[in-house]
Amino acid sequence: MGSHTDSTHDPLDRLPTPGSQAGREGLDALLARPGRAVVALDFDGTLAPIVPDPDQARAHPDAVPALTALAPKVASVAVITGRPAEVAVRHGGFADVPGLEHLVVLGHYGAERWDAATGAVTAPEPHPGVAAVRAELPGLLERAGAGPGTWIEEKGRAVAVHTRRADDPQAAFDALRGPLTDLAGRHGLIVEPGRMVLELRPPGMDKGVALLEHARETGAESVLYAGDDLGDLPAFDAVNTLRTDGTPGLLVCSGSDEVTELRKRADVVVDGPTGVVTFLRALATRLP
Ligand SMILES: O=P(O)(O)OC[C@H]1O[C@H](O[C@H]2O[C@H](CO)[C@@H](O)[C@H](O)[C@H]2O)[C@H](O)[C@@H](O)[C@@H]1O
Repeated sequence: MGSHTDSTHDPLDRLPTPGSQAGREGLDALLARPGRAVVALDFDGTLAPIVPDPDQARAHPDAVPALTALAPKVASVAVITGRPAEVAVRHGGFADVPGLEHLVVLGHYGAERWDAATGAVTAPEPHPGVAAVRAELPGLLERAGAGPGTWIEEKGRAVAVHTRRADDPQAAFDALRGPLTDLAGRHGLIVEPGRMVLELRPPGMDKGVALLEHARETGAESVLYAGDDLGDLPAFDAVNTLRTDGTPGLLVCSGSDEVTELRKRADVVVDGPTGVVTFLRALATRLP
């Protein structure tokens, strides 16, 4: 689909023109009635640049200023992430920010919810399969011959195996995908593949379900979703469902060389988190 850039505004505040009719309708609806619009954003790779150590990931320096400019003008801004909600809030610098008093962070693909208004996290009971997988995982990685650059991220309600720091990250990812899928299945979990990461997590929730629930709850009349990774595809599907049902939507891809699936389906493709925050700032500038 793709997009081209509107040259009628200040270069810093240019809004790209969506490459599809549905996307143009989504952006038009958002601009016409921002007070009924939901803006939902992924965290890693979308608001935060990808780095080798997840613990070192931070929101782009312009992300919070852009969200602060945008949030008071729309119905809701939500971050929908695979991270635990509390981790995304901390790494994003989202707590106690004037202008973000109504920010919502939906963590663990929507299983957890943090509200800026209360600072509280709500979450379901832990899935028992996670503890079982946690116990078996080191032995499985050893038997699979995983090298020292392959490591386990402890996420509380899930565990993730990262290969970005392996000698050959893609080969390590490919070699582990089958064994990890078997392990997850034996304990009632699913594997969520991402950018050089295979996460073993409970089924039953994804970013699409989370986005549809949030859109319904807020009475959204238009929805924008921006993401970069495979875990964002259900949210892209959700926007398409909303469009079919009469709620306009806009799909934004935070472009990278690692993942191409979203690029093909997006109405607007921007250059990673820098492009996303530039887009959000332009959007805020255009809104009354
Ligand atoms: O839904 P997201 O907000 O995109 O979170 C998905 C995963 O993000 C994290 O991993 C990714 O970012 C890391 C830091 O930049 C990077 O090192 C890693 O290669 C990426 O896959 C996070 O660590 C995972 O737990 C999330 O599932």
